Amino acid sequence: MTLWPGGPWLGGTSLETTNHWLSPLQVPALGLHVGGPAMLASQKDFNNAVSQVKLLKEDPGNEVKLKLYALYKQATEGPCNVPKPGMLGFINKTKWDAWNALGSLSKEAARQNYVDLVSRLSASSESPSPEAPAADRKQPESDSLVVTSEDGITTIRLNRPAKKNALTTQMYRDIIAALQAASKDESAITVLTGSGDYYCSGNDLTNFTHLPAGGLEEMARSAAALLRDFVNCFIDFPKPLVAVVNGPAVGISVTILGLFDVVYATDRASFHTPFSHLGQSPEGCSSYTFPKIMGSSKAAEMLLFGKKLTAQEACAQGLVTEVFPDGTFQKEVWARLKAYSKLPPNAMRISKQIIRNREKEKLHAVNAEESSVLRERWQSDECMNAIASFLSRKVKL
Ligand SMILES: CCCCCCCCCCC/C=C/C(=O)SCCNC(=O)CCNC(=O)[C@H](O)C(C)(C)COP(=O)(O)OP(=O)(O)OC[C@H]1O[C@@H](n2cnc3c(N)ncnc32)[C@H](O)[C@@H]1OP(=O)(O)O
Repeated sequence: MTLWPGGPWLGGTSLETTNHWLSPLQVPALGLHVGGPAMLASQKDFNNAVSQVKLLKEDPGNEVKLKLYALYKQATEGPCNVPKPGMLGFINKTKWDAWNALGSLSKEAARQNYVDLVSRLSASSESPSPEAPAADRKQPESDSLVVTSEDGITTIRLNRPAKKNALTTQMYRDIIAALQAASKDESAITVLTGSGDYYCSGNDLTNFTHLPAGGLEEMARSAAALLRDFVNCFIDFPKPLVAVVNGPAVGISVTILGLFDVVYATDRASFHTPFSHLGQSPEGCSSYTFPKIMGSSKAAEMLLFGKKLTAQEACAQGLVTEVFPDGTFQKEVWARLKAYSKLPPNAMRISKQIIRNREKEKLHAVNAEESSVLRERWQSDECMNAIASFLSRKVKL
């Protein structure tokens, strides 16, 4: 059975509009133009903006695409005039909600807002990416990632606690940018951690509901390319990289731990890689690093059977460096990291190079292979059905 063309996925419904897809979002954040007609864009400006969207060099992310979708519908059809989709059509419901949230905004004002938004997107996709020092650091596109630098430590914090810090497409991109900036900034150490009770629940499974114009094959291709770039940044990261695992970790947030230099975990953390349950296969170089770290049979139990490890078990297997009582976790770990960050940074970089460099070529090859296998997996019925089950709330890990 193939779920993509129907059911909860985008495509093949009356709400579909080419190039305007979705993601949950609060449209009031739009800052909509409701001003007088003298300022408003012409139909020609609007048509140009519609063409311009297709030429954007960078994917603007799902939230922006949803804004574009809603404004496009409002500009071309006026206020939302179709029945609200049922609960199962959650993607169409999200789109419907965004359109409906525009209320009675006039077609002309929607047209203007669309043109303004496209013009901002075009400007930002054309500006060169700054190689900024820490103080001028380009902030992530989304609030779901917070990057700070203090006491010689750059901290990249996953900040989506209501969704257990699940990684959206934009967050992958923002983490790539944050790692690239951190590799050049003044800090000695870089830390990845999470906000709230979870470290990270892995890939946001709704990432796979955003079918682009090229369909499932194109979605799998672009997801594999993003995954490969994302993991490459961890392989190549030149400074000490520390994971401060503040709670349970799932999926890709676990697999990439093999590419960190040090992993500190609260005793509340757990480590879960349920790839078979999801019809998927390992990534983050874990098919190579896990057997090396813990031996092939322990790795197989995690990666094939999805065995969840406690923090203590993960420490005993060598995946975690040290476990701390939850009550003192933050205090103890940050005190330790502050002390380490005072060590000579060049010595730490060079030592890391010696430890890691001879493995790099191998890790890049493993990453390429894992990404390409996943590209196929994401198009399989096993995977689609597993994701659909989670999204329809039938299954939780
Ligand atoms: C086209 C481009 C696409 C690009 C994509 C890039 C691709 C790279 C992908 C690399 C491969 C990665 C693989 C993985 O990471 S596999 C692991 C995936 N993760 C999961 O399967 C976890 C799913 N979540 C759960 O099972 C439970 O939520 C969990 C056990 C984590 C927590 O349960 P709990 O009961 O404590 O909390 P809730 O379920 O109520 O969660 C709160 C809300 O958060 C939402 N949530 C949590 N995790 C995810 C997730 N991974 N994806 C989406 N949403 C998630 C959950 O639905 C709740 O939302 P609501 O409050 O709205 O109900």
